[in-house]
Amino acid sequence: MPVEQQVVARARKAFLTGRSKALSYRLSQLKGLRRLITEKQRDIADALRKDLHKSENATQLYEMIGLEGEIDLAVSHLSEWAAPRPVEQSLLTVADEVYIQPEPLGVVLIIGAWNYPWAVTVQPLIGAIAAGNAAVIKPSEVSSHTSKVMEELLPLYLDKELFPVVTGGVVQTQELLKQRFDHIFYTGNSTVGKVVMEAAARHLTPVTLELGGKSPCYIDKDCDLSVACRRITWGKYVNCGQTCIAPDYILCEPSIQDKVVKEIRKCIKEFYTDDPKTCPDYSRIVSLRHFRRIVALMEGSSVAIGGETDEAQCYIAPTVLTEVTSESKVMQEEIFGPLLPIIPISGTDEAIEFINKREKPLALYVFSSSDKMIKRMIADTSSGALLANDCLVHYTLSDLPFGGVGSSGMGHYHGRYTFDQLSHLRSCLIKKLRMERVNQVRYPPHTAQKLRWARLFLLKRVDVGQWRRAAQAVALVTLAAYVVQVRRPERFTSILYWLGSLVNSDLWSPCDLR
Ligand SMILES: NC(=O)c1ccc[n+]([C@@H]2O[C@H](COP(=O)([O-])OP(=O)(O)OC[C@H]3O[C@@H](n4cnc5c(N)ncnc54)[C@H](O)[C@@H]3O)[C@@H](O)[C@H]2O)c1
Ligand SMILES: CCCCCCCCCC=O
Repeated sequence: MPVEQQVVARARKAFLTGRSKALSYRLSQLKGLRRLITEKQRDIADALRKDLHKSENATQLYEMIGLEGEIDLAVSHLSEWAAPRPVEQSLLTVADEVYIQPEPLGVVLIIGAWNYPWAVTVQPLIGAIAAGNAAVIKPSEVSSHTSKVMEELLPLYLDKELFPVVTGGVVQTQELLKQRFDHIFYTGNSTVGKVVMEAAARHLTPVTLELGGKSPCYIDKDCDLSVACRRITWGKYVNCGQTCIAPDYILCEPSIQDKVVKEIRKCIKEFYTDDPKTCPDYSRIVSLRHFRRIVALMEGSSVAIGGETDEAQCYIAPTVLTEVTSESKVMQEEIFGPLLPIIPISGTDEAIEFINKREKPLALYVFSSSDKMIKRMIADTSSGALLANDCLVHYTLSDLPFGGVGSSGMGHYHGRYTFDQLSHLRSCLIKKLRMERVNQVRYPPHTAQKLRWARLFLLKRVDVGQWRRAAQAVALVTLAAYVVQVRRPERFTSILYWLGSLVNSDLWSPCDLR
């Protein structure tokens, strides 16, 4: 039996013991993960330096702080997320208990990418643990040092039967994909995304696909260009452009292009010095294959800034390309590297048309001082996320669902969204066997009169929680009135009057049968 099959079988067996379901167990695993991040910072940072030339501070800023925040959020909200969720009811079910019970899906497969390997592999894991699942973790073989560190460290802090790590490349991933999972959470490119989805279909396994694509960045001429270019320079060149939500290309009017180039040049110097190659904050391309792919994308465009390369170090300087058209090589695929093409357009209308002609992006960036223009972009385009006047930071908010649409992916995560994505939201309705007369309206023989009642019973929506609160309030006031009647009978009439006004208040409107 292949080792991957054995690992999955062990994870399922461990899941079936039921131990991952107890909230106390989930919390202990989440706290273990939190300890790993704190205690093994050095090993994590060393591996990422070897994989991508990331500095220790960058590793903290771009990967670890986010994970800490997500773990803390899950720990503090777990009992609320996992609790039954009451719902609005109809009159037909008003006497029943009706709620949504989140339950674990089972065994989840998490396939990570290499560019922010801890963030994109461990963040789904946090949700998988919080939701009570087992998870098989497959880090990317491309960030090989990090993959090794994950393989060594995760079992020291987590239940190794429930959360095993499988390392290896395409062969191992494909063997894993033959197994039956209850959910597959994949982060990576869309070509492999299709392979994953096809494999999942064989078992009818649901998938979350966190993919990429070309995220446009429109700069309106009505905006503070120096601030805009600073934020764009940061968003583009961090991690050497190897960021799923990096602005892929700029759209702007020809009248502001020179100023944009000038401002970006200034910011590159400010962030990475005159010689980015020697700057500890400037990363490297992850592999020779990607290096050659990115270098080839420059062909046919003019280099306005940068363009220097060093194959021995997989170094590509922060680069801006001009004289770029839709047909240019650099516009045929996601760049995922430090090249920033500028495409001239005549204004907002053309920018919207340009964006809408292409696949729906993971992120869409708009820089403008006009709220109206920003709202128009939101209304007239579609993307996984839209961020106005900044880059990347939407990723840091756990309350915003993170994910793509169309070819940039399906499903979303972060914060409670990860918990819900990796849970089954089970509908529960618990009736008593009494009050059978109410049900006559739905039993044959069907008559016009029954239909009239059915209409009322089915269509009248009732917030049972509100009813309960109102009933509690009435009970409290009644008790108070009773006490007052005994002790201060002269105030009894005014309390009764107040009680009456409460009963006639809006609280009762949802169930008003008139
Ligand atoms: N949406 C997001 O959150 C997000 C985050 C990071 C990266 N990305 C996207 O990921 C892409 C870059 O990552 P990548 O795809 O180069 O990463 P990658 O090459 O590491 O592949 C991702 C995973 O797929 C597996 N894999 C690769 N080829 C396979 C095959 N033929 N069959 C089965 N499994 C296979 C790998 O083992 C790896 O674990 C970019 O498009 C980027 O935008 C998206
Ligand atoms: C402080 C800003 C953090 C941004 C992190 C971006 C991570 C993107 C993951 C996908 O590639």
